[in-house]
Amino acid sequence: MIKVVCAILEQFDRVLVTQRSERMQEPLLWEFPGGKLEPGEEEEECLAREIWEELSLRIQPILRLQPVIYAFPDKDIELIPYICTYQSGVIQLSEHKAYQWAHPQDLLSYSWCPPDIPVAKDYLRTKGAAS
Ligand SMILES: Nc1nc2c([nH]c(=O)n2[C@@H]2O[C@H](COP(=O)(O)OP(=O)(O)OP(=O)(O)O)[C@@H](O)[C@H]2O)c(=O)[nH]1
Repeated sequence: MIKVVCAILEQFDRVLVTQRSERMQEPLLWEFPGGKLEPGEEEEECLAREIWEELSLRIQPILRLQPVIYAFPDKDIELIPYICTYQSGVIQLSEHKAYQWAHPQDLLSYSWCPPDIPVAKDYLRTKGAAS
């Protein structure tokens, strides 16, 4: 099982979503940015590292949501989402093709990596319950 940590980064009532590039696995699908947990690494530490490497942003993980287990044809992943807040930096894409600051009401209309669909739904439920 590959553990992947992803950031649901909130700013100004929007959420950052990123599109995987042609060269990545699951090309051109949308995801919450993040990456694989390295041996000995804490989840929050992994997330901060990945978001810095991929986007040049500093973020603060604030709430862990329900992980999602998904079986791709060639691998099983556990996708572990964290709601995060923005700290500093200007987005520079080093791996992704594109990014958007999505309105929550538009989140379910993206062409997501499959495991991200239940993550997006759980996020919307969590926010609905909080307001
Ligand atoms: N980062 C990220 N990966 C996801 C998400 N959803 C999802 O299915 N994945 C899958 O999880 C795996 C994570 O790989 P990655 O390429 O993003 O991670 P990484 O940067 O650490 O990988 P690498 O160092 O091997 O290139 C990919 O197969 C990716 O398609 C998501 O929301 N965020």
